[in-house]
Amino acid sequence: MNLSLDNRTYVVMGVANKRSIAWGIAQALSNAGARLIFTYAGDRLEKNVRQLADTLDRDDSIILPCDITDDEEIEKTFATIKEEVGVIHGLAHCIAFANTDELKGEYLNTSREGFLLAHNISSYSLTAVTKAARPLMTEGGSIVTMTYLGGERVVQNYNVMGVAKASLDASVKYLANDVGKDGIRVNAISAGPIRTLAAKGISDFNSVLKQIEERSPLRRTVTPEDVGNTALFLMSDLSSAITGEMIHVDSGFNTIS
Ligand SMILES: COc1ccc(Cn2cnc3cc4c(cc32)CCCC4)cc1C
Repeated sequence: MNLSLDNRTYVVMGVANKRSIAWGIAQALSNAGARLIFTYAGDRLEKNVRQLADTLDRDDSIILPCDITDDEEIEKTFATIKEEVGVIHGLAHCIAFANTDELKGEYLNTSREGFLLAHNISSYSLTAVTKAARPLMTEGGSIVTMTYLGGERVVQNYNVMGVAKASLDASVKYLANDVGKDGIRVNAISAGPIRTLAAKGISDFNSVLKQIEERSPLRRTVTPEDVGNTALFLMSDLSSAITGEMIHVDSGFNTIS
């Protein structure tokens, strides 16, 4: 039992650029010996993802488009993955979206459209990709998604993203229950706020980061590498009896009031 991922293949969904959490996860899995399949949404990202994948010290990465709001595209993408590699050993789901103009002010001003959009992309997509990946995970495996404290308790401004993350967190437990019999584990990493492209549109994100630096037990913000280390643990056999779980990778911030 160790952290090696030699001879294993993982799908990493959500790399946008070198600051992406998904890229921190990809680097950790690749350094542990994994072969990676990257999916991205939107043609403009393909170049970024290809350039990043080329920096890994292996040349067998696969890069595919996948708009996770389109069930047919998900089916097509996983049919291609099945053709290319046959078996996968896990999946990292690092996808979320909401209208950033609804990530400020009062939650009750959330529009029906904004609510459905945030839940469709940030929560239902995990269920959809788990359903598509399950048939390819014939040797068992591990699915990891990204969540945030705002789904467990009120974090000012996180608003509809928090409600979507609460839905994602519950989905992790129900999915874990469904696929556990296939030897597939499903867990969430609750990361502290990280300055990524997603966070660009967040008003006053600096004060969110400053709070972590000044008040978290470890007195420091979290990096994509920190998240990658925990993702490697969750993808490896060292977490063999952990499923339906959430691990906070947040410098301990969730433990203080
Ligand atoms: C305290 O508020 C916050 C604390 C952390 C964050 C960072 N963050 C965590 N999950 C996110 C999902 C999205 C965005 C930012 C996200 C932006 C694009 C949509 C998806 C955002 C806010 C608002």
